[in-house]
Amino acid sequence: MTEEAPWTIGRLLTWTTDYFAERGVESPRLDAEVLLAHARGCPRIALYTAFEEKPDDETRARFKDLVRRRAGGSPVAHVVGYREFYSLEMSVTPDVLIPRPETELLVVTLLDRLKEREQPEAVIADIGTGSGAVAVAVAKQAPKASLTAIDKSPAALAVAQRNAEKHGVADRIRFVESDLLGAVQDPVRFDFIVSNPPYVTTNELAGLEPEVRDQEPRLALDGGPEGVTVIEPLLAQAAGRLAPGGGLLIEIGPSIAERVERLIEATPGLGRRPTIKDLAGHARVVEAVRSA
Ligand SMILES: C[S@@+](CC[C@H](N)C(=O)[O-])C[C@H]1O[C@@H](n2cnc3c(N)ncnc32)[C@H](O)[C@@H]1O
Repeated sequence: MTEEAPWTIGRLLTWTTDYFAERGVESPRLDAEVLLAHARGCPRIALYTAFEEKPDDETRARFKDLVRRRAGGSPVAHVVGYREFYSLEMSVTPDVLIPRPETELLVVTLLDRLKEREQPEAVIADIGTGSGAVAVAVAKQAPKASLTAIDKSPAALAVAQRNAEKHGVADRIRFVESDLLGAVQDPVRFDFIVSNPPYVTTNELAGLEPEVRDQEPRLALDGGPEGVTVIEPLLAQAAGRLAPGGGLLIEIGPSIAERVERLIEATPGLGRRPTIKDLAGHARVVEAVRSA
């Protein structure tokens, strides 16, 4: 009779990866690693040098519970309560969109513009801040900038406030519950307005993975029949609230890029700049500048 192989970290990862793959989990190995690192209380990278180690019973019990919840359809970020964004751990709950890697391009572009225009002390609005991912990452990288982070959802703002505190930037981000800039009186003008608004079209929404469609807030995703229900009024408001020469950066999905470009061109006071593509070559961030 052969003795069963011990449950080492390597074996737990292999078994769980296969189990997730059978259940149609999109990134089975990555999810297995994130959950085991969380159960073990270590960074994911630390698993790579511990494949032969046998986790204690408590760690294994914690891991088993996390695996069960993930296999039951909860997004891995909800199971562990955070998602990494711009190398920062952002707390997430079902009240906020789980920050996506694509959105890092919005942050990178804004930081580039701050440098190019030599405006380290810029006054910035982040509209639809959700978990606060964009505002917090920008505040971390631009230590003299001040931000107003806006959301229609008070529950999302509470998560964003927590993330700002966790990363030590709460003193430079003001959180405001508002429909776009409607309830934001002060400041009157911004040097930059950035936004990752809801931009999924009604048709696209129906075809999204249930894990996204059913477990992330509709308010964060639903851009209406053409995907521009929030973007259209946002353009008009931004044109009136940017300082002359101020910049507007909006994340979009490739399917609505042309439509948004035409809308920018039709907005008095805004001059459109070339759309920025992501690493996959998809149109991802539209840009405009407020004419003087
Ligand atoms: C796509 S999520 C982006 C969240 C976060 N900025 C990120 O990139 O991960 C869009 C956010 O916009 C908010 N939102 C939707 N409509 C809004 C409106 N009219 N005014 C303010 N916020 C709005 C939603 O509550 C949601 O938090």
